[in-house]
Amino acid sequence: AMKEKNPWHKSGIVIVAVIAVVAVVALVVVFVVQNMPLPQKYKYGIVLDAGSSHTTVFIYEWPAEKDNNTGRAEQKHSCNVKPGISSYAGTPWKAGQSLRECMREAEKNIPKQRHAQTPLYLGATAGMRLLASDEVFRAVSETLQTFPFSYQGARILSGQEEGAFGWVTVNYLDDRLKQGALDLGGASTQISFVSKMFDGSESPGNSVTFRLYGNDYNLYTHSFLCYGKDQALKMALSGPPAIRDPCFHPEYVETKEYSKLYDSPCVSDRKPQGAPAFFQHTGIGNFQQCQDVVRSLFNFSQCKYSQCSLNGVYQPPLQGVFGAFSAYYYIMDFFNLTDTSIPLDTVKERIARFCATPWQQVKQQNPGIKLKYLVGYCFAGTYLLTLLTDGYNFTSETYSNIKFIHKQIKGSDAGWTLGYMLNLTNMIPAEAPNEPPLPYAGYVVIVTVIIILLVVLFLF
Ligand SMILES: O=P(O)(O)OP(=O)(O)OP(=O)(O)OC[C@H]1O[C@@H](n2cnc3c(O)ncnc32)[C@H](O)[C@@H]1O
Ligand SMILES: [Ca+2]
Repeated sequence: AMKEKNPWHKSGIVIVAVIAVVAVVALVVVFVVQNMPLPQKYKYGIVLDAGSSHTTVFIYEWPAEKDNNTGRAEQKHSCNVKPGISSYAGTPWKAGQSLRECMREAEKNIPKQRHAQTPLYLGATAGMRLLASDEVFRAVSETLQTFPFSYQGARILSGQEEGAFGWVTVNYLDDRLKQGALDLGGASTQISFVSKMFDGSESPGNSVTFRLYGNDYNLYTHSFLCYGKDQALKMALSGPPAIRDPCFHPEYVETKEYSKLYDSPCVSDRKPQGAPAFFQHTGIGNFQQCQDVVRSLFNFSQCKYSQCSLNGVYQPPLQGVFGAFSAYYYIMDFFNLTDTSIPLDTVKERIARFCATPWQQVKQQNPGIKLKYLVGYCFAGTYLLTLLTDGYNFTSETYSNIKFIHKQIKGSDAGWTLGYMLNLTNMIPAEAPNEPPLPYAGYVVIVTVIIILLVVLFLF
């Protein structure tokens, strides 16, 4: 009778083993389903941003079977060409040639079997708005058509499109909160935001509507042609010859060609009679006086709306946070002032101190910075601050609502190109992103319970 073992002992082990196996299998299944591998196949789109100072080739990538889905196109690669195509007015064919190298790079970055179905767009902004040269466009189109992509044409964006697509990009990449967009280019500058006080009725020309992530937006947007930082500098410089310039450092002296100052439609009508061929450009480095010069570029004398920014342009009250990119970022990054919790007065002081620093010293203290940019940061910093405060009406209180950004989340550049492509490929997400198979809390609870069960079983 003693050789009969306790039957409960053996079957108990079996039961525990079975439960443990089931638990492990369940754990694996839940884990695999939740973290399904990304699809291996991608689709691509190429957008060329033909700005006034550069052309950048952007390659975007998104999972192939999900192109109508949400929040998924990302920047895969970018390649920059300087100068911009509008610099080739005299030699249009060179505008085309200048893009070859970056386009070859695009060929290498996109799998061959996808080339033929990859749409290729070129959008030109303020530089070409000012130049309006068909020859340059023809040359650029001819070059782009020699590449194996699906060429969709080259065109000039309206200022309204430029502002609105910049807003779409910023809000597509970061869908948590609706933010405004501030873009400071070389030849124009854009401001775009949603305001409770704006329904489009007061100024229909500033109104764009979008459906994004399940909400309809009535966007206020305006583009100021000639108020990018390079054209604004031309306007500021077009004073009398031998100017003592408060926007340049003390000890800065340079002989410049007078005609170069007036070679754009933004300033051509300011050219004085009988001006000399050359002039001495002399800096005196004074922030206050430089700010006065910048203010003189803004016209505040008339406004036929309830409220204006500058030059009689309607602007509703500012609302919410703003992503500020392109030159906004380059300038503030140089000054180490991208952190907007730094009070506006401190920002002003730092820029004022920089302007007052003699040019030789500035060069010594910034050996790694390209001179062509370094020489311009005093003006650029002053211009940026004056545009934000006097122009757009940001105050010491609202200044911290601005976020100076360059790369958005996941490494996509802030700018109009992504929004432009999403729009042309009907990929602007009308609805909020799909949820994963399990809500995150449910996933965590299930995994936790199973792990606790396993631990208990093993202890047993
Ligand atoms: O939008 P548009 O007006 O067509 O012009 P863009 O597209 O060429 O303008 P960007 O935003 O690329 O650049 C804005 C300005 O910033 C300048 N810039 C670019 N990199 C810079 C840097 O590192 N430091 C200072 N300025 C820079 C550039 O030369 C322009 O004057
Ligand atoms: Ca631009």
